[in-house]
Amino acid sequence: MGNLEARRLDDSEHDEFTSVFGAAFLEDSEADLARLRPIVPHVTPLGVFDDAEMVGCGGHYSTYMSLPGARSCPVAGVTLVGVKPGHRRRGVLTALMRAQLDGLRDADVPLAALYASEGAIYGRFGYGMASFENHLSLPGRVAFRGDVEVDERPVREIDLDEALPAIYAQHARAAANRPGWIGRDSAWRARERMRQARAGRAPYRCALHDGGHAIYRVSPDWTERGPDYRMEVVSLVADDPASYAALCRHLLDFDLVSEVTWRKAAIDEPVVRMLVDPRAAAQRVVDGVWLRLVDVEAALTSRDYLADVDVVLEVRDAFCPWNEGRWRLRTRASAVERTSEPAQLALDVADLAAAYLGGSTLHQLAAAGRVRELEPGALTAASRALAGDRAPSCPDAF
Ligand SMILES: CC(=O)SCCNC(=O)CCNC(=O)[C@H](O)C(C)(C)COP(=O)(O)OP(=O)(O)OC[C@H]1O[C@@H](n2cnc3c(N)ncnc32)[C@H](O)[C@@H]1OP(=O)(O)O
Repeated sequence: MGNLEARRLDDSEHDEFTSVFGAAFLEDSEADLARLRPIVPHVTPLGVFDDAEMVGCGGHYSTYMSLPGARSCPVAGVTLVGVKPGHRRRGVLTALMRAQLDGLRDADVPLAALYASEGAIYGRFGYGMASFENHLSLPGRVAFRGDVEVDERPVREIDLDEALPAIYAQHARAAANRPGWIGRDSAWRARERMRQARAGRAPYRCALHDGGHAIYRVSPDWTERGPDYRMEVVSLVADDPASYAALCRHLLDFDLVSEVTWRKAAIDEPVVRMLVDPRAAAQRVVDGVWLRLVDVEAALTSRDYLADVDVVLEVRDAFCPWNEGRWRLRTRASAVERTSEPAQLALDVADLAAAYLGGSTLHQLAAAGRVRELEPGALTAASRALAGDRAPSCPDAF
């Protein structure tokens, strides 16, 4: 391996970027590459070169993320990361992460977020597990409690592109109160098209209600007992509980469907609390979005806090040393500043990111030995302040 250089790519290098990513995921047939190409112009692409050869790639979408307290802030949605087989474990990803995080800092982007292909990759770069996915499975026609209000307005099946104006508006309204959701725009639509085009996948369908929508697909199957169709909910967005219940009922009551699965459900997904028999829901929780506080000061001032706290945090950040040191967080004054006062809590920047959306409390992290309380009482006070009132989630892949 010669000298590694990571740099921003220009438009003429998009095809090579696509080939490197295709090679990294072993999805490099012409059909695979044709499916990937339309999403590349939506990202800021970086390449890592070993002399003249591009051996690694990665990029980010420029979007925004909802934060606790109905706030939102710019976020880099990191994506399309890959290193060619034969060039791995020689620092190519590290060079890419270095260039990307330096560039985001220069561009004043306070947060970076990603879905990890494997859970052990990104912690070393300061990413923390900030939200969780609840892989939910429900039997078709499962019963709701009698006191669940179901909005009577109709749910219509509609072409997804025709529904886009409503989808964008409904999503923007719902996202305001859902920490972790990222913006929907033309890049989101391009990603969904790319996913939908994967060989052998059932087409996306859209169910639209005045108060929300669901995107889903159905794979038909038959057994000797009859139809055994499987429905996969891609995302469900609703303005209010009764519209949410109407969309859930629409999906759960589909003829022929015996099982409804939903991979990106939240860990506090309301449908589970609507069931007569909550055990009918099988749930498996896995990591969702990983978050990186590119700029600790800007990130901590961007969100709201549920309780007042005045606390000094000692933050370790080996990969982005500009964040290292003691920060005083005073939530009532919405102030975050460097301080030389004694630290009351010590933690790594990845653990601050894990608590940032309210996905883990500082108490939970301390119980795992990841946050140290240096002054009695500081842990409880800071843990309460950072906690959220809804579990962070993200209905969209990126
Ligand atoms: C946001 C997204 O797009 S996620 C998609 C990520 N891409 C993929 O999974 C595609 C297949 N895999 C790959 O392309 C590569 O193996 C990558 C991108 C995961 C890693 O790239 P590499 O260039 O090999 O990583 P690099 O050499 O910089 O490794 C840095 C460190 O991470 C560790 N590491 C790298 N990959 C992994 C892994 N999959 N699991 C655990 N540790 C890993 C290395 O061992 C190394 O540790 P060290 O510093 O203690 O020696």
